[in-house]
Amino acid sequence: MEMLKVSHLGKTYGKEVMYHALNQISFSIEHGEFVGVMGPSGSGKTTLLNMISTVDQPTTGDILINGLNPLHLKGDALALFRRRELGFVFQDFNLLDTLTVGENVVLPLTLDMISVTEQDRRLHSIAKTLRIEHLLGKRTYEISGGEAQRTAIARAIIHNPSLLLADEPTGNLDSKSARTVMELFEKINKEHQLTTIMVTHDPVAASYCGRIIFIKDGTIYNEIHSGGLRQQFYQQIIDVLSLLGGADHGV
Ligand SMILES: Nc1ncnc2c1ncn2[C@@H]1O[C@H](COP(=O)(O)OP(=O)(O)OP(=O)(O)O)[C@@H](O)[C@H]1O
Repeated sequence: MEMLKVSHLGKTYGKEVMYHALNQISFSIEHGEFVGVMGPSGSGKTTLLNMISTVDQPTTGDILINGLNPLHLKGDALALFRRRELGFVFQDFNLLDTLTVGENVVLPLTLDMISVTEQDRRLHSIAKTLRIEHLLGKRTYEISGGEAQRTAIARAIIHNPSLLLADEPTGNLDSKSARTVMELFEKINKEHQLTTIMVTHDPVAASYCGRIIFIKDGTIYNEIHSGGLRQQFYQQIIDVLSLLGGADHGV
């Protein structure tokens, strides 16, 4: 089943001086896939993610998420679609430091008026998956970066979204925490069949994906699929990045 279809997507910034950040991008993602988006700095990765996440509107083209075109939704309907269908994970975690870890995780449910008993049930189940059960009563400034990102992932998926979007989720983590976070993304993707799209510069993080779409100058440059062996896929990713240029292989 097709979860995401992007057709002839284009984004032009500016009026007098126009900049074509995305040009005629088309691809599809099947339900349950884990797809990485890579490319040099300024190639249009975040712009693409912002279009898919409905944060910004494309200049041309269309997006279908789960058969629905979010670009046709307005106001409350769009806000509801975003809140119910999408989950977001950011580089800098975006947790609220006035709340505890547990309160941060259940935030999407409180907005949807889910009963406290059900919130508790889901919180403990998701906390177990993300291995943050022992942190639920702590404040966000009392936990490490890796723990903060695991909390952010729990918050992003507690409402069972159709699509999980992550922008450089390991960008602020040391390599050990980054691996733990990627193992959890992989586990959630496999066990919950949660379709995931992740923008990353990090070839190690990308090697956990099943497929990588490479972008250069706002167009699709290449696409590779994992054969199942992570080390081999890592090498394939490094090879494409070397041809693509502008990559940092420092992890
Ligand atoms: N609001 C904006 N107004 C004008 N130009 C923009 C805007 N947002 C992005 N751009 C330009 O569009 C291009 C693509 O930006 P984008 O942030 O999508 O790249 P990226 O691949 O995510 O880069 P990075 O890896 O450095 O985060 C860049 O040249 C950027 O300067």
